[in-house]
Amino acid sequence: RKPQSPPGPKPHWLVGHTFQVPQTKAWLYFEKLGKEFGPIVKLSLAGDDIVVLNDPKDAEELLNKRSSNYSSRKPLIYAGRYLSGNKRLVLLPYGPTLKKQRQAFHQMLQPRVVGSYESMQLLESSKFLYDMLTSPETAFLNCKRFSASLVFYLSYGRRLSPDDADLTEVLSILDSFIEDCYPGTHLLDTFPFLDFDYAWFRKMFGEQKWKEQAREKHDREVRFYGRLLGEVKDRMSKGEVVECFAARLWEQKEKHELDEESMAYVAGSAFEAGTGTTSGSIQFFIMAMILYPHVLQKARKEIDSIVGEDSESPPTFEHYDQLPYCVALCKEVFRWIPAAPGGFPHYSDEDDEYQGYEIRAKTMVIPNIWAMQHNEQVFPDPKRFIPERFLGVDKADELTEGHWAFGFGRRICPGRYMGAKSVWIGIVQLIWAFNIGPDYDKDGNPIPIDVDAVTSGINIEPLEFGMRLTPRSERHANCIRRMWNEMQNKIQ
Ligand code: HEM
Repeated sequence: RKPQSPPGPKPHWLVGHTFQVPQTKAWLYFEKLGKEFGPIVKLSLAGDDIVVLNDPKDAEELLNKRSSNYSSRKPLIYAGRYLSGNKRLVLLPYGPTLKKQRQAFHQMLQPRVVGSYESMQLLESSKFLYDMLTSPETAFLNCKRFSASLVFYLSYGRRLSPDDADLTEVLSILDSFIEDCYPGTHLLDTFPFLDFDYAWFRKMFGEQKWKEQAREKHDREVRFYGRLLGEVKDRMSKGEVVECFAARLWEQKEKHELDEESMAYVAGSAFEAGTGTTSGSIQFFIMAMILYPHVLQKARKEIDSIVGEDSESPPTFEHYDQLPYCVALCKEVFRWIPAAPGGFPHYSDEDDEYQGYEIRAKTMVIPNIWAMQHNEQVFPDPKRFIPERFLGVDKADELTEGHWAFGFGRRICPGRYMGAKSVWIGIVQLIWAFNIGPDYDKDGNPIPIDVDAVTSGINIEPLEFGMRLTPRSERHANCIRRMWNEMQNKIQ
């Protein structure tokens, strides 16, 4: 039989489903369609074919097993070509440039080497606890600072400047980049003919406004990431041993065949892709602990039984194997509200046929991670936070297994081993050190938390909610102060 188009809602004759797909939390709409039409759903957005995969089996077949066809990204004219100069890893089409950039990433972030970042993770985690102790009112920002510092250290081999200037700049670059990628933000991604370059047009009207703006943003990014990369080179040329991503890139410049602008973007990509996802996961963890206090108690009991109830220091990576419940808890954080719930759209290169369905070349294939991780058959009672579901199963001790929060196939998150360990160390140390509870209104009632109140974008974070983090005891508070003092002495 001739392959059929996958099912989906009736499109508008002119604009397809453009106005049916909501601008925010599209993953919930896609999940609903999955329940109505079956796990594979087809939509059309302003001329683009979109296939949504709501079942992990289909995602694994297409994005993992047939990855040679499903590992590209839709070319974005504004964000990809003009803003990123076709050098930003996350937007690169499948091909030699992507392979070179991913290879550089792999070298720095494969499981064999991520162990060497543990001391840096412990350093930043002790600062994180200290910030939560001394500035609990900025808890959200503390999470962000923790994750940004980690990836910054990994990329550039030094701590973020204490005045937060680099952090402010990267967060602003990131916010603007995410907005520029969002479907519908730039008309020319829907109507590519708007990207023209006629001398007569320029002469009469000047450069198109959007093009000028994209180039300005590009220059700002190249200046910022280029400066950070250049600083590492300077330190190396003074004979300093610098252990970081940027240093490896300088050492292996010829091998990776990357020009300096690409190197600046590669190191910057780690910073960009690793910050919001790691901090979002920790913020969702705090939310879960407020809503499910018995989970916090159970995890703390496990930790106390291993490090000792009167311990003067929190658990570290050496306790990992003895804390299976805390490992399961961390995996449940990745499953319960994944930091990138709608996945990152893959893009097909050639026509394909799957289960009697036709998937044409240049189709955006969206792995709906949210629906996969809220499938009742795989995860009963999916809305509830239940770490026990990850106990006693295959690969229970691996943080990145048993869920799909890190994506698929050849585009799977290259920072997943490090990112998962950062989240784990951050949360087990918080559990050890703090009581985590809701905030209260003036009448003494706990302020309810809305789990659905999240930011929109490719990766999400909860909107700020009230919380109270108080040290478990004066002993714990003293220990946090002492640890950060000791760490500071080590750095100096
Ligand atoms: C809890 C933390 C993290 C989560 C949940 C997460 C999740 C994801 C997801 C879902 C994708 C898209 C995969 C796909 O297209 O199928 C992705 C891509 C990516 N991630 Fe992560 N990530 C995390 C941390 C990190 C860290 C720490 C780094 C870097 C140090 C990083 C670097 C990247 C890069 C560069 C990409 C783009 C890969 C490509 O397009 O080929 N991520 N991540």
